[in-house]
Amino acid sequence: MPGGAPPPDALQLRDLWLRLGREVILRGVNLDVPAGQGVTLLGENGAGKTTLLRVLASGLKPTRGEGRVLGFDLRDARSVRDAVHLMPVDAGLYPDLSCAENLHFALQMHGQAGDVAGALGRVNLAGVGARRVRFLSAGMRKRLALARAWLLARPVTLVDEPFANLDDSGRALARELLGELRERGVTLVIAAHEPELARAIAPRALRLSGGVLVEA
Ligand SMILES: Nc1ncnc2c1ncn2[C@@H]1O[C@H](COP(=O)(O)OP(=O)(O)OP(=O)(O)O)[C@@H](O)[C@H]1O
Repeated sequence: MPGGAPPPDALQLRDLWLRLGREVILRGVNLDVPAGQGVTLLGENGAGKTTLLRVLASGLKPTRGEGRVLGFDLRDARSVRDAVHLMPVDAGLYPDLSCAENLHFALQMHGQAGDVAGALGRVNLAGVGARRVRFLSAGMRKRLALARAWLLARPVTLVDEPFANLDDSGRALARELLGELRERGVTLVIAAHEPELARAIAPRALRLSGGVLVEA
């Protein structure tokens, strides 16, 4: 872009603090993630990985500090939520909707069209498209949540523990689908306890420790 301003970082946090109840979870977090980068977020149980993803998705308000997602201020929750898809650790699906309805609904919420049957087939759930999510196993829910993230391909996709509850073929599938999101230019943050799996897709590793975020 000769003469033009460079595109904004996909994620930008400046001295961000977050307190929940009496606990300070995030302590002066700074972060710059260029668009299209893949980041693996590491840290022990309770380190604050989920909390940081929720802040980036505008689901939790920082106590102090600033943040931008694709140039939108974190306080502009509407714009941030339109740019971002967060796949929560518990998959975050609607239990009383069927697998297919969950995917259709997610597409509708973002005003997108997409191949729901193709996505179900991709995660080996074609045979249970009409089954309500409450009757799926934990691994099947994770597969469905991955299919949703892959189908939506929002410019910023945050995935919390994508490999948990999956068998070997499920983990291979997660790697493939998340890898394809990267190839499509999606900015990807993966919170995981399997650094070797996550870093194959998202090579830059960051670690949360004592509320502080450092390059790992
Ligand atoms: N709503 C809440 N109110 C108070 N404290 C909370 C709340 N949610 C999370 N916490 C605390 O914030 C800390 C960080 O939790 P978080 O879920 O972000 O950790 P995590 O790194 O994702 O852990 P894990 O690897 O176990 O998933 C924990 O001490 C947790 O108890």
